[in-house]
Amino acid sequence: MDTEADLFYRRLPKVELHAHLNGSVSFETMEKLIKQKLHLNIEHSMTAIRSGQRRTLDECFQVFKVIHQLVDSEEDILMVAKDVIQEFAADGVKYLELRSTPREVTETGLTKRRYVETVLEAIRQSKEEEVDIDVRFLVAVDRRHGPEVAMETVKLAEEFMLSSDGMVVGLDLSGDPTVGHGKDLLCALQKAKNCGLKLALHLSEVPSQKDESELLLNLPPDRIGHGTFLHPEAGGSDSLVDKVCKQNTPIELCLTSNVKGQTVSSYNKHHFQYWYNRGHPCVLCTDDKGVFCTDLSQEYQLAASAFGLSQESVWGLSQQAINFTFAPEPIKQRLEKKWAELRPQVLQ
Ligand SMILES: CNc1ncnc2c1ncn2[C@@H]1O[C@H](COP(=O)(O)O)[C@@H](O)[C@H]1O
Repeated sequence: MDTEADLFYRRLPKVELHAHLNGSVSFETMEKLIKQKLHLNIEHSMTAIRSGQRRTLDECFQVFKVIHQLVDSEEDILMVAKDVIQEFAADGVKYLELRSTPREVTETGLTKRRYVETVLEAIRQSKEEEVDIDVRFLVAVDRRHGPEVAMETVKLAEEFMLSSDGMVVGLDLSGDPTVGHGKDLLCALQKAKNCGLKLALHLSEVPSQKDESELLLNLPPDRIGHGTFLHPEAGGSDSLVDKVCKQNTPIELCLTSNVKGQTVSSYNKHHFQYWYNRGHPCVLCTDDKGVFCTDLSQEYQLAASAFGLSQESVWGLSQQAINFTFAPEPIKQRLEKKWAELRPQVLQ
């Protein structure tokens, strides 16, 4: 049973800004997929990293390959996206920016365009079914696929930004950080920015990305994913920190993901503390709630316990995230109103 403290985090209205669709697939949804595709011989241990387990980042990326085998058709994507949206809503997330990499699968007839359309259909259906959450979509560029694919993806994202009634709001740059260099993707990212897509870029997720981060920070991005190795204590530099601070770029921080993926040695050594203590815009996120077996309530609870945050500070953290969304102003105002209404019930 949930304790009083657990209930506080679950009741806390939350904003999720860094959630990869295929990394967010829950145990229950995975069960359905595994049963439908028994011939693949996939077990749960291959799609999730349980409590107490650790993997290298490289092993995490192997997990995504397994999940992609299970999620390979329009029907799968529709089910996965609807389930993920429903689960975030059940966890008290009021606004969600989901991100995913459009994929084509010849065997099932899936195209990148249908991929995006299907995610948007899932968002639409969830809205029709009155799931209590506002969902937007970021089209993801997998750095592994190089500059040409990146440019194609930007064009697709732009098209949907113009035709999706505000559902597609931006572009994510993600994928294995040890593969490729951001300089090759600069042109595509610049184009995305010029056409009005907001940029959420994974930066300095591993120590070797210092030069890349210097370069990509000049765009500048609208939000930073992870930023684990930006600050000098982690092997980054003052110049990187100066840029991030001058631009006041919010950082999406994913504690469990970083600890389980072993880029951070323990919760209380997480760089959340560095940025939070500076008063820098920080937002707690799940990254891949399915793969890392977490949810956003748990991430808030872990941060509060590792860094001694009061319930009032936790409330402040969740509320300030509204400002870092890529949502238009009226949506932000609606969220502010919701937070004000819920405050007396949550902070007793
Ligand atoms: C752990 N830290 C991470 N760092 C970088 N990229 C990550 C990631 N976690 C997930 N992804 C990116 O998201 C894809 C899975 O979701 P989608 O198929 O796009 O929905 C992965 O293949 C990778 O490109």
